[in-house]
Amino acid sequence: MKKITNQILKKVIRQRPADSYKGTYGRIALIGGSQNFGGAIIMASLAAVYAGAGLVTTITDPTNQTSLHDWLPEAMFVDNHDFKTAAPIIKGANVIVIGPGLGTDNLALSLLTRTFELVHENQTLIVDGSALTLLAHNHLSLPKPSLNILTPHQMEWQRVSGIKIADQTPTANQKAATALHAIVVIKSHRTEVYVNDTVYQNTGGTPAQATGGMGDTLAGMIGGFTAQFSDKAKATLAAVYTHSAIADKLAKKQYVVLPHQISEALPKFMLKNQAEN
Ligand SMILES: NC(=O)C1=CN([C@@H]2O[C@H](COP(=O)(O)OP(=O)(O)OC[C@H]3O[C@@H](n4cnc5c(N)ncnc54)[C@H](OP(=O)(O)O)[C@@H]3O)[C@@H](O)[C@H]2O)[C@@H](O)CC1
Ligand SMILES: Nc1ncnc2c1ncn2[C@@H]1O[C@H](COP(=O)(O)OP(=O)(O)O)[C@@H](O)[C@H]1O
Ligand SMILES: [Mg+2]
Repeated sequence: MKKITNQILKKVIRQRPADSYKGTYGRIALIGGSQNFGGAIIMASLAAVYAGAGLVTTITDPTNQTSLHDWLPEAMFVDNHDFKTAAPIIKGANVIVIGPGLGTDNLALSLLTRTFELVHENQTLIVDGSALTLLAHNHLSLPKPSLNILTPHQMEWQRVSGIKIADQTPTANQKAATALHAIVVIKSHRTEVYVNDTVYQNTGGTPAQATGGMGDTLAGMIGGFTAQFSDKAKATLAAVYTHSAIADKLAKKQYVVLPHQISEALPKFMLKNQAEN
């Protein structure tokens, strides 16, 4: 098992070239946020924008539009009932994040299956939250052309892999991750990332992070990092490390760390830890 340390940051976060523009840093579509779980997709979208994604569109229930724009005027909005408008956004994205607050009703299942049908090569698909539960309960297959990144907590991983939490050893997890042909980020107090034959373990993280929305934020960050940085596996490792490193720093001065505070700290953290050209 390899450790994820601060060494990953400068391998991934680069100084921005002067002649770049928003298109250089990727288009992300984030799909989720039912009427009850709007906060989840707002937190994921916030993380994607603050991590530096060039263009972000949030496909969500219309009841979330005002709150989304209150938090994040940078994000574009598409009504999740209007798949005719959503489809070209999904097809045109470099990265798709699906699942934070998506819920598990029929509309959620339809959004998931139609998104799986649309995704193509050169896209990164991040499957989180309710999308993992739907994937497991409906025995769906992951799309083949895209690079797929799964971000389950331990119960979601139990649902997807069939491995009970007590039996989630690196050997068992690796076998299941390999069978899925996906990068798998198994979240816990010491998150593990499964990439091909290698298991990585994060070295940071604090119980001050144990707040609803913390994983939604990580999903958006992985989206923002993979949209901008070319090595998608390393970008995932850097996002996992950054998420906990910011939390550890904030936790020195506060008892709990709120998910949106991690997002708000991202621009300064990334500037401080970038590799200079
Ligand atoms: N503000 C918002 O809009 C928010 C919206 N959210 C959205 O809600 C949706 C549902 O996601 P979810 O994770 O809340 O529920 P679910 O998938 O049923 O898992 C919980 C079950 O698993 C168990 N469990 C065991 N180990 C565990 C572990 N390590 N980590 C976590 N759970 C663990 C746990 O056991 P228990 O705590 O009961 O002992 C319980 O039985 C999803 O779309 C998400 O994005 C949330 O992000 C919150 C903020
Ligand atoms: N005790 C802890 N130590 C370190 N990290 C934690 C701890 N508790 C939770 N986290 C982190 O918080 C996130 C929780 O993700 P998840 O359960 O999907 O939250 P949500 O769905 O509510 O956004 C993960 O990144 C996990 O690593
Ligand atoms: Mg979650």
